[in-house]
Amino acid sequence: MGPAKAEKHVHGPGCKHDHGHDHGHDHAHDHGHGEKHVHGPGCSHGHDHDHGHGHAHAHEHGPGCDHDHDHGHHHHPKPKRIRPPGHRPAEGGGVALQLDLEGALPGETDDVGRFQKLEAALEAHRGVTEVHLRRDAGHAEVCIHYKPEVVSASQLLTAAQRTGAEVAERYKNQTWFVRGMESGDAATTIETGLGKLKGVLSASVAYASERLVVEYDSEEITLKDVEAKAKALGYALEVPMQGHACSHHAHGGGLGPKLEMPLVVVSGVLLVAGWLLERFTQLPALVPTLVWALSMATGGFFAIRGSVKSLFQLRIDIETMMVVAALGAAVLGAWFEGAFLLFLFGAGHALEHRAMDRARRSIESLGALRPEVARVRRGGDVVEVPVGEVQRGERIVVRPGDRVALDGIIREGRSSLEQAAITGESIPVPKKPGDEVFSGTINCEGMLEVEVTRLSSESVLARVVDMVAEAEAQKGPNQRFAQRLERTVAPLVMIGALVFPVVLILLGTPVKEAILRAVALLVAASPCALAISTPSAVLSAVAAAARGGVLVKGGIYLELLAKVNAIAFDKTGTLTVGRPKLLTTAPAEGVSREELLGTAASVEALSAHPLAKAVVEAAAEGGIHAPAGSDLEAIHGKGIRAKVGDAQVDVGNLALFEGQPVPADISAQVDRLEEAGQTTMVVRKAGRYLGVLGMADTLRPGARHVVHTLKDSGIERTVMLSGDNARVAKSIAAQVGLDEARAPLMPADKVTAVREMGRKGSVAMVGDGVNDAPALAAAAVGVAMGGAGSDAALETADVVLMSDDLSRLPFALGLARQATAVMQQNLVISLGISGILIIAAVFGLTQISHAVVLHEGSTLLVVANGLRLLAIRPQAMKAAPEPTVSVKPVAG
Ligand SMILES: Nc1ncnc2c1ncn2[C@@H]1O[C@H](COP(=O)(O)OP(=O)(O)OP(=O)(O)O)[C@@H](O)[C@H]1O
Ligand SMILES: [Zn+2]
Repeated sequence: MGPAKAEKHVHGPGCKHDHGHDHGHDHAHDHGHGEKHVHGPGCSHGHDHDHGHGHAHAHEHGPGCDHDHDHGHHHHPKPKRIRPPGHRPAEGGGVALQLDLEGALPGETDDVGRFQKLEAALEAHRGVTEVHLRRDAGHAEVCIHYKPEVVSASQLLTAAQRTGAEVAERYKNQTWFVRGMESGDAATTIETGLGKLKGVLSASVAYASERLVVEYDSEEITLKDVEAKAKALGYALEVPMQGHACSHHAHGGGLGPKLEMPLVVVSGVLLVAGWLLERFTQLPALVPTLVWALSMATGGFFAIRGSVKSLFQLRIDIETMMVVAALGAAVLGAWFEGAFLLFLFGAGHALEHRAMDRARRSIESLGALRPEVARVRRGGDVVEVPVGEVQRGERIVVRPGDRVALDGIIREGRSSLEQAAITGESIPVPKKPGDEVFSGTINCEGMLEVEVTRLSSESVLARVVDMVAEAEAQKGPNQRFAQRLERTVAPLVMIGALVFPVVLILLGTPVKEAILRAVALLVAASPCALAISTPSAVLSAVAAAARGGVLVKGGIYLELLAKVNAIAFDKTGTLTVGRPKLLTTAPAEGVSREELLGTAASVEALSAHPLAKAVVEAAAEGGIHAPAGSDLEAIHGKGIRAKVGDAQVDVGNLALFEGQPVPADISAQVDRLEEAGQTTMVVRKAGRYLGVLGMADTLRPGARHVVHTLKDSGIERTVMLSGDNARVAKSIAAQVGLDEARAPLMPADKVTAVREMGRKGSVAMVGDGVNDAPALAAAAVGVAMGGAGSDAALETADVVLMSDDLSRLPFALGLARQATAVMQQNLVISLGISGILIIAAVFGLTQISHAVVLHEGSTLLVVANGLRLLAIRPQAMKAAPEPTVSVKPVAG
C-alpha cells in the first residue's frame, strides 16, 4: 500500500490545472453520475438533480461539488488529485472534496475493486455524509461530502491513502505562530479572512496557543499568499520551529508581551496621580485631565493600536468597542472613568496573556526536555553536535544520567530509561539492544550506543509537542458555540450602543447620562470573557493530558470523549499484550511436528501478524528448519497463503478453508483447542492438511481493573471486537469484564459494528492503530495505544495513549469530562456576567467603573478556571495482581 509511493504520481509543475475556472457558476450537475454510482442505498443522487437533495449542502458552497468534467477530459495524462472546494462552506454546512484518480497502473482493470475499497473506507469515516464515484475513459473520480466540523480534509486524505489511493501532494497543511492577536476575537477575524481565499480548504486558529493551521491546495495558493492576507488583516505569521510550543521571539520580539505589563503599571500610576491631583490640589482641571489622557494612552496602547488597525478594515472588535467606550466617557468629561476603563482592560489582558503563557510553557517544557546537543560517534571520536545536524544512521552515545538526544535504536548496551517525557510514566523501563529509545527520556543506568532513526525535528516528542500545540484548532461544539456567539455579539453590541442612547435621549434622558449608559453597555457586552472561555480550558487540558502521557489531537476530541457512553475494544494488543505464544502443536496422522511447524513458519515468516511471529519464534526455538516461502497473499481476517517450493501452503482459521472439505480430525482438533481458549491455525500444504497450531496471548495486566473503572465512571456499554474465534473472544471478554464480545469479525465488520454502536450512543474505539485504523476512524473518537512505539498509532488516532498502559484511558476520559465541564462553566460565567451587566447598564443601574471591574474580573475568572485543568494528573493506578494467563495449555 503506497502512501509513500503516491507522492511519485503527483503532477509536477508542468502539469496545468484544468479546473482552474470558476467552479462557482458551473455546477452542471448533469453528468448523471447516478448510473455510475457504486455506493448503496444511502446515495440519493438522481440523474439530473438540481442540488435539492443530498447535495444541497454541498451547493451552499456551490463549487465544492463541481461534477462537470467535460472541460477537463482532453487533458491527459491525468494526475491523481483531490480537488478542493472552490470556496468556503457556510458554517455547519457540508463541504465536498473531490479525488481524481487514475488507475494505479495504467491499463490495470482492477480499478473498480480499488475504488470500492476507497469508497467503503471513506463512507465509513466519521463526518463523511456521502461518497460517490464515477468513471470516465481513463479517469475516475471520487466525490466526498463531509462535515468540516467533524473531520478535516487532511484526515480524509490520510484515510484515502490507507486504502492505497494515491493522493496528490498538492494538498498540504501548514502551521504558523500568529503574532498580534490581542484578544480572542482575532481568531474569528483570521479564520474568516483566510477562509475566503481561493485554495484554502480550512483555516483554523488556536487562540490560546497562538497558532494557525491552514489546509490548502498548493496549486491554487502559496504560503506567501496566506501570509500576505494575514498581514493585510493585521497579523504576522511565523513558521514555527518543530517541537516548540512558543514562538522563538514571543518574549522579546516587537512591541508585544514584554511591554504590556510596564505600560499597564504606568497607566495605573497616572490614573492614581490624576485622581490625587484633582482631589488634593488647586491646579486647573486641565492638569488631571492631561494626566488621565496619558493614562489612557498607556493603558490602552495595544487596544488603541488594535482598534486603529481594525478601523482601517471596517471591522468591529473588542478593542474598538473598548476604545470607543473610553473616548465616549472622556468626551463627556468623565476622564477618570475612561482612563480607568482602559487601564483595567490593559491590565486584564496583560494578566490573561501571562496566565495563558503558563499553559503554553507547560507544553513547551515537554519539548524542552530534548537536549540541544548529541554526543555523536564520528570516526574514533565522540563529538558534541547540535541535534539538528545529526543524520539518520549516525551513532550517538548516551551516558548514564543523560537525556537521550534523538530517537533511535539501541545498538550497544543495556539500561533502563525513564520515559516520563513521552509516556508520563516515571518508572524506568528496561531496554536492551534492538529496543527503541526516544529523545527526551533519561538513561538511568548503563552507557548506551544508539543508532539514530529520526531527525531531531521528526522525533516523537517534537511531533507530540506540535500536535498538542495545534490541538485547540480542531474545535468542538462548545468551542464553536463560543466563537459563533462572539462573532455575532460584537456587531450587535455596537449597533445597540448607537441606538440605545438615541432612544434614551428621545425618552427624555439627559444627553450625558444617556451616553454614559451606552458606554457602560458597550463594556458590559463586549465578549472578552467569552472569547477566552474555551481556549483557556482546551489548552490547559491538552497540556495536562500530554504530561500524563495522553496525546489529544483536538479540542473536539475532549468534548466528544466526554460524551462517550460506549467503548469498543480491539482484542489483540489492546486487552491482551499482543505477543501470542504457541501452546499447542497438533499434527495430523502421519505428519511430524517438525513438518507442521516448519511449513507454517516458512509461510508466517512473510507475515507481520502477531500470530505469525509466535509461529516463527516457536520454530526457531525448536531448531526447526523452515525453508523460505514466497508469493505471500494475506487474506484479511482469515489467514495467509504462500508458496514453499512449488507447493501452495495455506495457514489460517477454518474460514480460510470454507467450502472445502476439512478432515474430521482437523476440525475436531480445532474445536478442542478453541474450547480451551486457544486461537487456532490450520496448516495445509499442497492440498494436504498437516495439522493445527494453537496459541494464546496474555491478558494485559490491569485490563480488568480499567474496565471496572470505566464502568464505574458511567460507561454503559463495553464491547470487544475481535477477529479471533468466538470462544477465545468470549473467554477474554469475560476475564476482563466486558459486557459483550463480537467475534469473529472481519476488519470491515469491525467498522460496521462501531457504526452500529454509534447509532445508540457515542462510541470510542480503542485499538492499536495498525489493523483497526478504519474502525478508529469510524468511531466518534479513535483511541490508540502505544503511540510512542508505533507511528501508525501516533498518526491515525484522535487520542493516543503514548504508553502501552490502558489505565491512561480512564484518565483521558476523566480529563475530557472535566475540560468539557469547565468549558460549560466558563460559558455560563461569561454569558451570565455579561447578561447581568447588560441589564444593569440598560437600566442605568451600574457605573462604568463597576462594569469594567466585573467585566475584566469575569475574564480573569474564566482564564483561572481553565488553568485549573493544568493541575490534573493521572492517578497512580494500583496494578492489582491479576491472573495473566488466559488459557490452559492442551497437550498436543
Ligand atoms: N498471519 C496469519 N496466520 C494465520 N492466521 C491468521 C493470520 N492472520 C490472521 N489470521 C487469522 O485471522 C484471524 C483474525 O485476524 P485479525 O488480524 O483480523 O484479528 P486479530 O488481530 O488476530 O485479533 P483481534 O481482532 O482480536 O485483535 C486470526 O485470529 C487468525 O485466525
Ligand atoms: Zn457530489
